[in-house]
Amino acid sequence: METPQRPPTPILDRVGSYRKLRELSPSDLEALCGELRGVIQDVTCRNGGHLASSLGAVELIVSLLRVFDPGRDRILFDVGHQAYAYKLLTDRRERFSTLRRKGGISGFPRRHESPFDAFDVGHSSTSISAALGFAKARDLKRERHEVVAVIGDGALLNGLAFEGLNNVRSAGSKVLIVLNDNEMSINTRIGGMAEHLAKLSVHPTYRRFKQFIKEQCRTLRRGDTVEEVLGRWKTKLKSLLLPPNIFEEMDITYWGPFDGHRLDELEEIFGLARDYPESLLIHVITRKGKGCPEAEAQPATFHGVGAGTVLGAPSQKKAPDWSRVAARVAERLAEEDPRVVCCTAAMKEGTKLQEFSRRFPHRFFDVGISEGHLLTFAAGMAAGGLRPLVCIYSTFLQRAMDQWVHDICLPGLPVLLCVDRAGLVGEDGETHQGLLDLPWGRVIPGLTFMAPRDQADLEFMMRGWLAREIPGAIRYPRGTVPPSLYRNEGSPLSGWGTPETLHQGEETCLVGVGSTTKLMMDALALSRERGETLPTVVDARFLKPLDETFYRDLLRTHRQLVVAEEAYVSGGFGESLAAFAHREGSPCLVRTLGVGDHFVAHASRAEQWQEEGLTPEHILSFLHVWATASA
Ligand SMILES: Cc1ncc(C[n+]2csc(CCOP(=O)(O)OP(=O)(O)O)c2C)c(N)n1
Ligand SMILES: CC(=O)[C@@H](O)[C@H](O)COP(=O)(O)O
Ligand SMILES: [Mg+2]
Repeated sequence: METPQRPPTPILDRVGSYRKLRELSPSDLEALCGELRGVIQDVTCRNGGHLASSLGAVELIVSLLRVFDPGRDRILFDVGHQAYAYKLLTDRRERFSTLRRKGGISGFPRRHESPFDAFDVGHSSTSISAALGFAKARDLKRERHEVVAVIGDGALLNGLAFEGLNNVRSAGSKVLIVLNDNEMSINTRIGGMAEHLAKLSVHPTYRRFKQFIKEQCRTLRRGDTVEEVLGRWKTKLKSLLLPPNIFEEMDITYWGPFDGHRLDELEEIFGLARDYPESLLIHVITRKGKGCPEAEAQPATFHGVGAGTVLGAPSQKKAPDWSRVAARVAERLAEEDPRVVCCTAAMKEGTKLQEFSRRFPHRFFDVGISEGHLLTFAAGMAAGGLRPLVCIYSTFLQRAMDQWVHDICLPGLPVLLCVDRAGLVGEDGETHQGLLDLPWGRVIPGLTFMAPRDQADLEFMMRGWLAREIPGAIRYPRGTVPPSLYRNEGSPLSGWGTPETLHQGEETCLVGVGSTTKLMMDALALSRERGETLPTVVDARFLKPLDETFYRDLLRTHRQLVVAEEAYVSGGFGESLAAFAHREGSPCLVRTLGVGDHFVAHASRAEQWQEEGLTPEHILSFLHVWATASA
């Protein structure tokens, strides 16, 4: 196949970075935006990444960089998946082709990557709180610079963003909140606030308001006090009989809506905002995927693209992945049991629930980016007699720990968490790794926590949960799932709550946890190839509660257990076995392989497994350490 040509970038070559943006004519600026889009599209399709959101924010970023100085002012992107143009214009152009690759630049803003990245992001809705923090630090240190939070309409609907908004007036430190409204989260945004934004977007009175903003800013420069200007502001608002506006009601001055693709309009408004003495929310309307016909037509599909995407090419048929299989089982359960409902927090595409939502529109709930609400909502439904399945990424479940403990497990409610992307996630990197659900979930009383190795066990576990009145969680990783792994045709699955012995060996027992079961079997194959004493291999299946009878026997019959898990070792399943061995007074050594005490940067999932020592060779080296120690 021919390698696509790199798009030409004469103006970007000439300006190099944000520093010379102010020298460009309006027509050159327009052309620059086209060039930035070309590079973003080219690299994102090659490496994978967040295409549609980044394409939609190009003019917004160019205008911000013409008005604000990113070396002095602080520009904070919410989620950070829309900031590719910012990376290109803040001294990362040369490295941009390494986006999301091992050792390359991150797909999200990172403080250690660039002094222009004010705040680390990846999870949504942090920008307003962080901006208020920066502004407070500035004021206490008597510094002078602007703090700008750029937040999407999807991220704004989250509780954390509301907590930030609620604090704007009382914090008393100026922040500028730029609301980048493209009427989309990953999918169509939903909810009451979404409706409200839609009303504000089309209200012509607010558009006419721009002239008034300009006049007010001019009088302010002539020396009127802030109080005088704000007084006139409120009087004018009343006289305009504007529709209700939640931001104004919260005492945050609202400007907008503005066309987020008109450079002149954006630059003028940002200039006025910079000189304005108070906090502001500036509402700009953009189009997700702008400039790329495929992404404009299907913004949800092109929110994130995989490496090697060819725009316009028919989509390849892929092997079934864990999300798709869990969603299909959920459909079968919903067909059989009217109490079964399914919910997600803005991740319908990622968790492959499109078909469920189409088939059971009244039993499917997407609550938007609100993980805390999602779990308590599910708890309420369970208490009310339904059987909710919550499909949630491990990394975003971090947002809802208290709800998991306090609202689901404490009252013992029958909610099943389908914990997707549990483990190393690859190119999204540190912020998105699913490494904490296991150590955190393992210590919650009352929870039944499971990790299947194949489709057959996933379905068995989902069905088993439904047959019982218990809080449950099933963790599975990113990627494809085999229909059946290490099973003899026709033989029944292992029972509820019990581990499964896949090979009876001696001295050492390798214990796999879901995704690492195959790794343990690969280690067995390698040790057979090497002619070594063969270990036992066990698939743990149930992480909690522990099948004490089974593990007591395992400890009695082996000298060493080696556990591998796709999670932090600290606090993980291996540690629960080690603690059990200790309680039992067993001399059997328990060692764990998994992720060490560090954040795991972006790279492919395979590279991350390698880096963390999740390889058959490394596992066998553990066996040798023991053999040497006991010789
Ligand atoms: C806490 C959290 N939940 C879910 C996500 C996944 N996610 C990333 S971007 C996104 C949509 C954000 O919508 P918006 O803020 O409007 O940005 P847009 O992509 O439309 O530019 C979602 C749900 C996340 N990053 N963080
Ligand atoms: C920015 C963000 O949080 C999501 O878009 C995330 O990157 C999706 O990850 P998957 O590609 O695993 O669905
Ligand atoms: Mg949006």
